[in-house]
This record gives sequence, structure tokens and C-alpha cells, in this order.
Amino acid sequence: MLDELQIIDLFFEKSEVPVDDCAYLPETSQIITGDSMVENTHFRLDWHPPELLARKLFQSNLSDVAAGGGDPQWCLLQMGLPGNAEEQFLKRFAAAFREECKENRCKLIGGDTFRNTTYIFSLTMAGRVRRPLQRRAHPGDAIYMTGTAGLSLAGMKHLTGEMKLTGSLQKRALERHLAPVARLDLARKLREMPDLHGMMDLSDGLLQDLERFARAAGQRFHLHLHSIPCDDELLPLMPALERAISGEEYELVFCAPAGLQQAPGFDITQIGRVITGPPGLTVFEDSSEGKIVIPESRGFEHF
Ligand SMILES: Nc1ncnc2c1ncn2[C@@H]1O[C@H](COP(=O)(O)OP(=O)(O)O)[C@@H](O)[C@H]1O
Ligand SMILES: Cc1ncc(C[n+]2csc(CCOP(=O)(O)OP(=O)(O)O)c2C)c(N)n1
Ligand SMILES: [Mg+2]
Repeated sequence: MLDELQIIDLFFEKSEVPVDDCAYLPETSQIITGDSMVENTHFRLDWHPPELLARKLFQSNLSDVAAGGGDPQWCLLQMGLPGNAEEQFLKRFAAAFREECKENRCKLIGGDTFRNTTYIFSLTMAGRVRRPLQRRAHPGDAIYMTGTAGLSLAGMKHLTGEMKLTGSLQKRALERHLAPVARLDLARKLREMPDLHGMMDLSDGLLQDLERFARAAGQRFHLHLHSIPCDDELLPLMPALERAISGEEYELVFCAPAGLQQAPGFDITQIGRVITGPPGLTVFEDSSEGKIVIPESRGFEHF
């Protein structure tokens, strides 16, 4: 079986394969993206109340628009629904989705609805952009991420029974997994920095996403595992390599000159650096770069 990127490659000439979170439409200064929530692939009905499902669908797309340097403008909603879909489920989903559109000034302008054996929710979102942010980096840049990594995987592991979380940590992990919030607030600040070279959002985990970022940028990325920021309470419960494969965090990862400082409302951490070398990712234990780590797992992959 081909993997996800090999399948996508089938549709493009080699030089035209899309590598960014969003496609850029220069004629109208817009960016456009699409992401889906599919039953038993992205969510389970017994885990995910319809309100949170609608919000996660919206926020995962908003996260791409934020990483692309844009502000949301309009969206199209495609839905596959079982014949026995409950009216209450659909009403609750629709009400929450409408709230998201309103809160984020994003107009639902169309879509498609069809019968399917399971639920499929797929969103296309467009945004306006002044300077589209792509997956670019310069040698010598620092690699930064916003927020923390690990909570989403911890939340899912709690739901599957692989981890037993309690109290406020359980709440934060479930919230991160079931109801992530795109970092549009920080993206708006970051995109004003003239020497921000490139940005993406964290959906498949740092190992996969940084590998793709590095290849798109044509640079070598060094990730420092022990620099990956983590929720204080989760830190002793989740090894660094697991934080590096936690997807669906919807934090931002970006490359800019070293020396950026954390500040209130600006929760960024340096997690690695960019060097000249063959495009790809090398994982080191820490920032001394004394010990290379070969990960056993790359995290969640569709194929
Ligand atoms: N079926 C497809 N046809 C054309 N382009 C695709 C398809 N699936 C994914 N892509 C593109 O391939 C790139 C990688 O996809 P993906 O990993 O889903 O991006 P993201 O993590 O930003 O959602 C994106 O630019 C996306 O638009
Ligand atoms: C039932 C269920 N199984 C597995 C997962 C974990 N999971 C599903 S998709 C995904 C990665 C992100 O989804 P993807 O469709 O690859 O988003 P994109 O990279 O396109 O933004 C993860 C970690 C989940 N959330 N729910
Ligand atoms: Mg996608």
C-alpha cells in the first residue's frame, strides 16, 4: 500500500506537489485549505459530543489558515450522514458550527450533503492573507513551537484506557484532544515579524510535521527532544518521544532567527535549529546534540 504522501503525489507533476498547509491564490490574496473529521478515523461517536465535533472540525481548518498567515473568510461544509442520523445530534452539531462561524467571522457559503454508512464531516476554508506563510526556513534559524505538546495524545490514551488520568490533568488532556483551539491569536502576532521565515501547524506530531517542514524548506532540521514543552503535570508521565508523536495539538511550529523570548501571551519555546544539509529531520536527545535518537514510531499515519 502506498503511504499518504505517495498517494497525493499521484495527482501532481513532481514540481507541483502542494507542500503547505494552505494553497495560495495570488489573484485574490486568499489562502484555502481542507480538513475532515471522519467517524472512527478522526473521532468516535461515543467520545465526541456533536458540539465538540463541530468545533474541532472548524478549529482544525482554522489552524491551517492561521499557520498560512491568514484570517478566515468563508467555508464550505461537506457531510456524509447515516440514514438513521438523529435529529438532536444534527441540531447540536449545526448550532455549534454556526457559533464557530460567527465567533470567527467566517461565512458558511455552501457545501454538500449525502447519505453514507458512517459520519463524514469535511470542511473547506478560505482566508484573506497579506503575506502567505509557507514552509520555509533559513540555515541558522531556530525552530520554535507555541504552547505544549503531548496533551492531545494523553487525552486519546485516556479515552482508549491506555492511560488513567485524573483531576485537572484529565480535564486538560480531554479538552486538548476533543476541543482544540487554533492559535490564530499568536499567528496574528507572529506574522507581523518580518524575519519569520516559515510556519505550519502541528497536526500529525512533531516527528512527521517537522520532517515535512524540513523537506518543503529544503533544509536539515535538528529537533531537541528534551526541549519539547509539556504540561507540567504530564511531564513525568509521558516520555519526550511520545510528546514528539502527539498529533492534533494544533499548535504552531515556525522558523525564525534565534533569540526570541517568551512573554505573556507569547508562549513560544525553541525546540531545535535549522542547518545546511540534506533536507530532512535529525532527532537529538537535547540541545547539546550529543546523542542522536532513532524513533521507533513516527506517530499516527493514515496508511
Ligand atoms: N486528495 C488530495 N488532492 C490534492 N492535494 C491533496 C490531497 N490531500 C492532501 N493534499 C495536499 O497535500 C498537502 C499535505 O496534506 P495534509 O498533510 O493533509 O496537510 P495538512 O496537515 O496541512 O492538513 C496539503 O497541501 C494538501 O492540500
Ligand atoms: C478514533 C480516532 N482514532 C485515531 C485518532 C488519532 N488521529 C486521527 S487523525 C490524526 C492526525 C491528524 O489528522 P489528519 O487527517 O492527518 O490531519 P491533517 O494532517 O490533514 O491536518 C490523529 C492523531 C483519533 N483522533 N480518533
Ligand atoms: Mg489535511
